[in-house]
Amino acid sequence: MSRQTKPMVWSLAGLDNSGLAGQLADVKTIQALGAHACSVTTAITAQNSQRVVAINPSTTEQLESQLEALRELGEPNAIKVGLLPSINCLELLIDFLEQAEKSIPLVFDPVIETSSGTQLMPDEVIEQLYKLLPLVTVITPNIDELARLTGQDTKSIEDIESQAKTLIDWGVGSVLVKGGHWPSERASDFFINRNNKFWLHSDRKETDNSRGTGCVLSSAIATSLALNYSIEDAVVIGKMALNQGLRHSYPVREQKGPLSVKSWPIDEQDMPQLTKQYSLSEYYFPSLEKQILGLYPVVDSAEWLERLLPLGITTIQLRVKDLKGDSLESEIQKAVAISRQYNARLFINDHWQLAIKYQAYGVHLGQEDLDDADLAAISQAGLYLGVSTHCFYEVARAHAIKPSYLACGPVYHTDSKQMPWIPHGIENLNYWKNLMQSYPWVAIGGINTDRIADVASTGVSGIAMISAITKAHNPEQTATNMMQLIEQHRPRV
Ligand SMILES: Cc1ncc(COP(=O)(O)OP(=O)(O)O)c(N)n1
Ligand SMILES: Cc1nc(C(=O)O)sc1CCOP(=O)(O)O
Ligand SMILES: [Mg+2]
Repeated sequence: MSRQTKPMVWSLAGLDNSGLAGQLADVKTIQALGAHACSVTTAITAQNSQRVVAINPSTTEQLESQLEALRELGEPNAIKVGLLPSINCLELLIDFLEQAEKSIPLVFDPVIETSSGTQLMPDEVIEQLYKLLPLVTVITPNIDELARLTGQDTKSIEDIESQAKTLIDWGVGSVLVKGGHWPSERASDFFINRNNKFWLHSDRKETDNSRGTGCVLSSAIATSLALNYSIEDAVVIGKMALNQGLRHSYPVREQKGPLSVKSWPIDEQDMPQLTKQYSLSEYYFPSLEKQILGLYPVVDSAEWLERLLPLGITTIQLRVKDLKGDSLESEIQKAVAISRQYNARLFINDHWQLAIKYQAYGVHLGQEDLDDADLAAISQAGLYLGVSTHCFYEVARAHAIKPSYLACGPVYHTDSKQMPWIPHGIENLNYWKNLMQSYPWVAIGGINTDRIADVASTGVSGIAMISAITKAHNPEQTATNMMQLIEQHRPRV
């Protein structure tokens, strides 16, 4: 018997007895994503795909007893809140949250109306919602709900951004505005909190069976928070679960049916594209296709290229952090000349303008570098592009750019760069490589002679490292051994 404990997620929501939306959709989603679902049923709604027959709010006694029973099980790791059908229900929830021992991540899907137009949340509750907002980790209104909550018309992209900001000013932690009903080519959602704002874009899925989309999204976000993902990662995972659910949606008795989330995200087609502005620019970076990058030393001077390229290394990065002006430029110019002599792929780290000027093979950029880089200029100059990623948010951002390769790090602990990330290990490296299969992957962080066989066995295209080569007693011998180990252990296709 497995002793593994699963995080616990509560769905505090209305029961839709046709199983299309509401609490049943929440429970199925939470379970599919690997948490344990508990329920506090706020109302029993009698409905089917055509109409709402009745909404029966739970009594105060029914709500209190459900909360009491669950409280005895221990506080949840996250709560998804859906339909709040009465003031009593709202107040009991607020009391519970205020008395909780620790702050509980709370995702609020403010279901005001059904898609057929029946009002579910009474006006008096909507008017009192301001009391709940400061306790909300993330709220997920659609455009109509955003307009109703802020009391403003939502007519433009600027309106979406400014009204979402209003909710932040009212005390909500983060806002994700669902753009599913917005008349645009893609389904684009807007995220904002006090530190960040971005858009998540996905192609629209052709299906009539889209009942319960908001329930799936919000409960997937709650589950990701319960699994300790950051809020930015949780909304990306939520959108992936939604896209997967839409792909597996099905009709019920030939009528509009529900989404169906089967598992943790495992398919690249569900990954949204993340942009800082609403528009999604198309870039064309050259493809590495079947070229294997192999051992990929990351070095800080052109002199290292002179030492390493004669060994047969085909990919190398110049990562200069301590030079500026003429000395930086001349280092890059020298490195490009040496790489040409050996016909090697030279990526320049950070300094994309000089990489373009001297026509290096490619550029490597981290996520912060992406804020300032002119990607159109790099792409027009025909340079290859590699982008660092560490989490779902960063992979979704890189996916919007479609670089020539994605880097995954740190695979192991590294002393060469301070970062807030827990090392991925081989298991997560495999996950990323299998998830985003259309990209070549480069592994980086703490890789050395003892670990390189395990990394090579994952089938990544490139294996990047700094210290294992540059701090080795005999760098040339170490690099030669590592190239042999990669050759022995990489999977044959
Ligand atoms: C192959 C490879 N992967 C990751 C990095 C790190 O890039 P970045 O996040 O921009 O950090 P700095 O290297 O600039 O400190 C890399 N350079 N190469
Ligand atoms: C520069 C860098 N970027 C990383 C990332 O995870 O993005 S790890 C890293 C340092 C790699 O050095 P070493 O091989 O000495 O561990
Ligand atoms: Mg950088």
